[in-house]
Amino acid sequence: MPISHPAPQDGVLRMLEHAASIGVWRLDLDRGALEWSEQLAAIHRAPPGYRPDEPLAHYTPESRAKLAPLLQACIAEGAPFDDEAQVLQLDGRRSWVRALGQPVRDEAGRIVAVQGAVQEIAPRGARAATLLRMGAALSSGEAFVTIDANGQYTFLNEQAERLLGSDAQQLLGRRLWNSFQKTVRLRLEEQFRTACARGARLEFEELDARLAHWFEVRAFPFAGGMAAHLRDVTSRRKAQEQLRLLEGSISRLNDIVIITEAGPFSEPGPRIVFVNEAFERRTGYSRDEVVGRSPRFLQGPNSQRRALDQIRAALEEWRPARVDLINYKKNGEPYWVDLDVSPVWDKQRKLTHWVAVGRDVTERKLAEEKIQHLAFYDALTKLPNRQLLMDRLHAALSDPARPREGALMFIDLDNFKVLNDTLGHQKGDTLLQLVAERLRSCVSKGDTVARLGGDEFVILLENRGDKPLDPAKGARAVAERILAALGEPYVLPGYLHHSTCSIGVTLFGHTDRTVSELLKQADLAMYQAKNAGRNTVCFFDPEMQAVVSANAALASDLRQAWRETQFQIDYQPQVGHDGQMIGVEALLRWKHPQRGMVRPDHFIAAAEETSLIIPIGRWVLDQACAQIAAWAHRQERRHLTVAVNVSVRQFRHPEFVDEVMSAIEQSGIQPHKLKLELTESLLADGIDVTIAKMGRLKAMGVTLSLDDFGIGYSSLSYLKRLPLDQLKIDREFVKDILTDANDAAIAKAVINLAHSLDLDVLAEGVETEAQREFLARQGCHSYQGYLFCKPLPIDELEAFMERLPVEAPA
Ligand SMILES: Nc1nc2c(ncn2[C@@H]2O[C@@H]3COP(=O)(O)O[C@H]4[C@@H](O)[C@H](n5cnc6c(=O)[nH]c(N)nc65)O[C@@H]4COP(=O)(O)O[C@H]3[C@H]2O)c(=O)[nH]1
Repeated sequence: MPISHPAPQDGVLRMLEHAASIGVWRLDLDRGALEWSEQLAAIHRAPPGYRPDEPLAHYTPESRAKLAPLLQACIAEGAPFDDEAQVLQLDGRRSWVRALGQPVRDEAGRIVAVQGAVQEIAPRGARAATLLRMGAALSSGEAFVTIDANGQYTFLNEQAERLLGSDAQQLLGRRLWNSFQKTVRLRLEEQFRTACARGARLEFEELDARLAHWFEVRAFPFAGGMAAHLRDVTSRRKAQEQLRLLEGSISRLNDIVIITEAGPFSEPGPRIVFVNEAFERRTGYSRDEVVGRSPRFLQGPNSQRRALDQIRAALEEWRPARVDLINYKKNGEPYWVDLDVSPVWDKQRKLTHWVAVGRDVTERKLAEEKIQHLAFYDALTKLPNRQLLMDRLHAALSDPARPREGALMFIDLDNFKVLNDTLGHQKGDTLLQLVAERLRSCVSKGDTVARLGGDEFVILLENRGDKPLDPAKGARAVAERILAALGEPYVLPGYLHHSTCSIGVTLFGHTDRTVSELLKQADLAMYQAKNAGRNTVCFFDPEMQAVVSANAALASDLRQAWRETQFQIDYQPQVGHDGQMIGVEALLRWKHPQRGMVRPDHFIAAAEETSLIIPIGRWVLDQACAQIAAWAHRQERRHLTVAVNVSVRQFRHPEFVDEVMSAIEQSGIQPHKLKLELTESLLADGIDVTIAKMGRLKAMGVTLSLDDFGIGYSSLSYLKRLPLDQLKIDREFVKDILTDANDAAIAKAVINLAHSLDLDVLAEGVETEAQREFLARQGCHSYQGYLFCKPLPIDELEAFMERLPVEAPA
């Protein structure tokens, strides 16, 4: 038994000394001082504080002779000793003791003292009495037993009987380890015997198999074997077991677990006391790096304030919270965590900890974001789509917390469809992406730039109150920026593209208007901008509404007209220098059931907008070819050409050339009898494509005439490149040719230009002989106009021609 203190002051140790009848001593070698404990004095029946001159003074001569060399060896070589010997008590009686000694070394290993113990070995009867006293003294409510060297119970107090569920009579003589599980019995027996042999303490905790209870056994040796305290530690063991299980499972969990103490929320915040392996795996932080810190270091620039406030509010009220939150890994990478934070209380309902269990939901969040993006953003340009625009517009108009002033802007690229149809969708897509970028750069961060589809973009400008602006001024400034930005050339693969846009704006803020009303108004204003010549901005005004309503009605009537074939073709003769007919121009007429005959000027624009011009135009073409075919059988008519007006939209349709070809083939006519009248607006943009298409038509043998020439578009420079046959002088110039010097000059210039380019020239709208004469003098010898004949339905034209002395050219 190691003794570390020569004169123990500690009460418990003293009590043990007394109970076990053990006294201790120490011989300090440097000072030669010998110290005895009180119990050692008592063993010698000496008064407390008694101390002899030398260590072996009170042994009988025989015992001294035996112990002296052992003590010497211990002092010199450090050999411990343990032997039985006889002491002479001060009252003259002899008593058997067990004498133990061992060296005490300093830090350098030098033996500086010897210390030892003396244990009285009492006769059996006396020993039992001592033990009873021991039990009574030490048990103090605890179960206490003694066991002999074979492990058999020799004494049990009442508590021990209660604890072991049997009375002493049944237990005495039974072995201590018998009640434990089979698998541990052998080990316990061995440990017990070793401890007994060495006089060492033995402590263990084992499950009593019979009682299914865990016992803690603390046994210490005494002369008769071992004295032991028993304690039922089942509940502690169960708690420990549960804890171990819990910790094991928490560690193995895939979810992140963070346990913090329930500290204050103010800086530095509750400190982490535990994180599981999943946390280490997911975040890259080791447990050591995070324990003691506040979980705040896991947050970063994109952690959501609202979610954090939600946690904090819940924690302050000691209630659980669940939020989705962005946290950051050690390498700075963000991850989404679905965090469940719960308070932990102790038995006294005192808050001790917070447990946060988090599931990494990054993948789910990314998928959600993707879905969200797909639902609310345009895949091509990454701009908000119609749905998101609607949501924002609704919010702007109906959220009382937000000021309801702002502007809605419709932006449409001029002639985008031409690019798309002729250069292909890929280039069209690239252009749209570039436009989206430029639009974004024209507005502030909080404004919405959305793509509705095709080449239609919408901008929602909102006055957010921080620096209120006059919405009209703001919108005009933005619109001008956009006109400039979108007017810059675009570098498309292998092609430098020039484009413009038309912008319609409507303002909101003072009167109650619905989202769809606003959208319609901006759309209207945009069409107004288109009509005003494109590349411009138009603000909505209520008069537009009336026009648009009329247009809408017209469009719907037009659709019905097409379904019910309310169209017919009138033909107006074209005559040569000698007044003979050289051909006709086919002019479309709409026989409206209520409105009567409607002239094309009133509906061609609506037909273009509704795209009805495509099937109608094809029909006119077929009719014209059929007419040429019909005249081909008549000698006096077979030389006549039929001119057909082709609208821009029709010409730009990707299948236009094929349609002309099939009309010619199906009717079997000579292609040059078909004269296509193209308008000058075709030259406004996409000139290369126009030229290419004209070239294909020309190659087929079709005659090409440029209608309304001189109205604008300053395309003279292109004229040389166009495979034309004829220029038509617009009736607008012819009208005042005799009175307006300007018109006369233009007419002359067109005639000269035609001659220099080796083209025919035909003047339309010739109403008087004087006009014809003037034109003839300038070198224009082909005419069309009321002077000769108005446009007539085919049967009237036939009758008209019958009356004419037509002479077919040879
Ligand atoms: N004041 C006056 N006018 C005369 C005289 N001689 C003829 N006109 C009118 O001048 C127009 C000539 O046709 P346009 O310049 O090609 O102009 C045409 C043409 O651009 C378009 N159009 C007509 N038919 C079609 C068609 O089938 N397809 C397409 N895309 N456009 C068509 O509608 C325009 C107007 O056609 P209309 O109303 O038929 O008007 C016709 C004709 O009736 C005259 O001496 N004095």
